[in-house]
Amino acid sequence: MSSSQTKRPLSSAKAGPISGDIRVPGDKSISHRSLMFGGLAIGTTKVTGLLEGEDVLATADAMRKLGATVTRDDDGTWHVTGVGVGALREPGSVIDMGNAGTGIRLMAGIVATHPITTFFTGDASLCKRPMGRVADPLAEFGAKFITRDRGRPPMAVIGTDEAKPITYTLPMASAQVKSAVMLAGLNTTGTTTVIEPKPSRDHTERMLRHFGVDVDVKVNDDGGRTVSLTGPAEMKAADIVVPTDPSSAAFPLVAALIHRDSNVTIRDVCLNPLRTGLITTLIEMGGDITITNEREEAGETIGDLVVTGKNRLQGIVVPADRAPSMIDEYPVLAVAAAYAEGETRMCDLEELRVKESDRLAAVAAGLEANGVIHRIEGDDLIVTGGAVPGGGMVETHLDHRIAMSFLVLGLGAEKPVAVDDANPIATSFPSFEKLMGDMGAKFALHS
Ligand SMILES: O=C(O)C1=C[C@@H](OP(=O)(O)O)[C@@H](O)[C@H](O)C1
Ligand SMILES: C=C(OP(=O)(O)O)C(=O)O
Repeated sequence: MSSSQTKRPLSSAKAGPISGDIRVPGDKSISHRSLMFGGLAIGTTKVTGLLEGEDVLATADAMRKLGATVTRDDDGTWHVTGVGVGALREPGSVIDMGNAGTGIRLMAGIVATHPITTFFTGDASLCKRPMGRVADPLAEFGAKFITRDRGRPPMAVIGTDEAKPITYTLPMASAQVKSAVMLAGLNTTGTTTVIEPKPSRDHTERMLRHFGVDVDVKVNDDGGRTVSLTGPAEMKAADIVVPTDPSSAAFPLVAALIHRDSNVTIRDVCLNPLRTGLITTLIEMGGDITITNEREEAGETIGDLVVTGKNRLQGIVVPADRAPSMIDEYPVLAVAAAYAEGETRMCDLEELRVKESDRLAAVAAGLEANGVIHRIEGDDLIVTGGAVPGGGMVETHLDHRIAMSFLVLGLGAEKPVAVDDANPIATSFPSFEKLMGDMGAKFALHS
């Protein structure tokens, strides 16, 4: 989103039950990858269910600037005609990735092993985020990076045409870093290997296979994974049906759990086991959530979520090793915890500090402003649940998940909860207000 856009303060007020049978928009991770991989493949890839949020639209523009043809039919079907691995053309202008960390980091991997120079920028949030985590391994392939402020965008990537394959052990659980390295490996002669000590979402591995790339995945003795592919790879166009986004489903899910008469069905949700940490956690907390209609589509597990608010949530300890499977869901889990009985401890949230905002600080500030008892111990967040006073104004810091989480908090609070800017919601869930409003949520522009 544009950082210069006027802020749009919005508040939410105590609502009755949340009820409906809904589809949230397409999965953001899968949407980004379908455009990138379609643009690298030979032939035309048809994508249905694409998330038409600002982050993904920035990726569509980026792939166009690199030579792919990306079009949209009136019915929302997208077509991507690729140029083939190795054949991207040098963009004639700066690529603006907006608010999208996934966009800029995966794109950096793709261009790093093409003999072109690419300039990336983004909004005020993206320009604070660390790129060294991708620049360091990509430099080992032979690419060069110019960044500002010790690794922040704007960032120039000077790609190499003599890429050397690497073996890289991830210093943190990150699907973005893993993917950037794998994507650089596509146009590198030889075998590129990524060792991840803790498994992170594997959409890249699954979708590369769908496009005909031989990706080898081994589960290591310590539970981590070793992922490798051999380049130069040839990718063949392959149609994609994007499942709906579990990270967006999280908001109606938690909203339903905080009112005892709520009853919501959320359709066609991506249930990749490396994305379902929040569902596991909410069920452990006593939430009445049932998965129905489970099936496989285009290499991903999909199903419907049926949730009611009949059970009061109970505080639990959320283990550190679950973090990668629910990394974007902690802000809204903190909201669920605010309504639970007792204490919820969320362990090892260090990675939250480098998202669209410092989410640990932003969540703590939002809870504080609304009278929710909480504390931070090291990288753990501990929330004590009960009645939520509300009445506070929450700073969103250009972070969609902070905005949506605190609007959900307001649905059960004694006094309305306001967020200073609802615009960032358009990055991942443009229909959030309408969809939640149709189910009974109460939002109002805040003056
Ligand atoms: O690969 C992806 O699509 C994503 C990976 C995660 O980031 P990290 O790799 O930084 O954990 C997640 O937070 C982001 O929303 C999407
Ligand atoms: C962290 C997120 O996205 P990204 O890193 O792509 O900006 C998110 O959507 O919560």
